[in-house]
Amino acid sequence: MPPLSAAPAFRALAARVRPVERKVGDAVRAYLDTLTKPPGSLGDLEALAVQLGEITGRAKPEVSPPACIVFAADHGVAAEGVSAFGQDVTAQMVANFAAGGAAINAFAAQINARLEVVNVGVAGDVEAPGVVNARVRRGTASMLRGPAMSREDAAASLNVGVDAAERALDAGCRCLIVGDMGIANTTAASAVLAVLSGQPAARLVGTGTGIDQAKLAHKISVIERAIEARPTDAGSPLDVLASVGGLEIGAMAGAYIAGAARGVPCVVDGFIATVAALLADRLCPEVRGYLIFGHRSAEPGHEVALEVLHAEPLLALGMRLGEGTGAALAFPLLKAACAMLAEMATFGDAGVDDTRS
Ligand SMILES: O=C(O)c1ccc[n+]([C@@H]2O[C@H](COP(=O)([O-])O)[C@@H](O)[C@H]2O)c1
Ligand SMILES: Cc1cc2nc[nH]c2cc1C
Repeated sequence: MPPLSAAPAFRALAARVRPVERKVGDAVRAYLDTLTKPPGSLGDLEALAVQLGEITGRAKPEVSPPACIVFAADHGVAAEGVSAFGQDVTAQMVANFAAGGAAINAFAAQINARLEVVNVGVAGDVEAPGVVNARVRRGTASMLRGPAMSREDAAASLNVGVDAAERALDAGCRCLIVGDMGIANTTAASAVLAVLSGQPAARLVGTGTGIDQAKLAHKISVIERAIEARPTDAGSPLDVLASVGGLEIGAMAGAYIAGAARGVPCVVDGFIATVAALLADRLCPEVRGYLIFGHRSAEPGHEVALEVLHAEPLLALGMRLGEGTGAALAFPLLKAACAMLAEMATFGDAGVDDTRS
């Protein structure tokens, strides 16, 4: 069965993702060496400028205004006692996002981002004005008892992400910052990563919101038993998402693919976001060139997911919050890379000797 047979429209979108423009990247690289600085002296910011050139196809890329999109959903596996918090916190935090009180509200405001919160699968009732209701179902089922969701629901979650990304891009946003909120989603993300990477759960699983060592051992065992009970073909990402994944994980993957299809940079947040990025990469490998990794999460599986994607994040702040916060904090570096290309003088312009010649 082809991986996306449940979603022909989505497959058409994925087929529209073009390889990033390496030639524009080469031109940016050459131009950087004409600017008034020793060659390479702006370090990783130079590599970032090259990547932004490749993604946007422009020698003078622009990334403002950015969009922050937070996808919220619940996980049936929360009932197995794998998180430090109860499932109700997902709906409560959605209300907090709507009221402007969460970390992502503060960080999105700092970068003048368009912030949208999307309910893709919160279990409880969400009474929060401004939250987009795109609920596919009220949370997933516990992966320990059966598949987390059907293939159709998994495909629907991808489409929720596509629609949200397209709303942001239609509103004029030039960069996507995608985040997650979902109690127990480190369990789902670890399980997806275990299947996709072939690594043992014990190497990937961490304490998430802050569980103790006994709960950590139980969390590992839950994931191992779920994977053992339902062996899933790692070559079929939609099946992996349906078997052990989550609705917000699917939505994030869909958003990355939609962003790539429209030629905009997508800034990836922490562990859950990177697992969603890996799913997007497996669904549509051209997406990888459009992904910029914002920060290194404290969750141990993040390291593995980054290795698999050959990714090096911009920041390492020991954060493990989610919501898109690490990606939002990295955004000013994208702006700085653009400003470097747009505003710096060349050796010729400024009359500074280029002693290399
Ligand atoms: O993004 C990360 O790296 C990250 C690491 C640990 C926890 N989180 C957030 O914490 C919640 C999941 O943690 P848990 O312990 O309930 O699985 C969920 O709302 C995530 O956004 C996020
Ligand atoms: C309070 C709280 C806020 C969060 N934001 C993202 N995940 C979260 C988990 C908890 C528990």
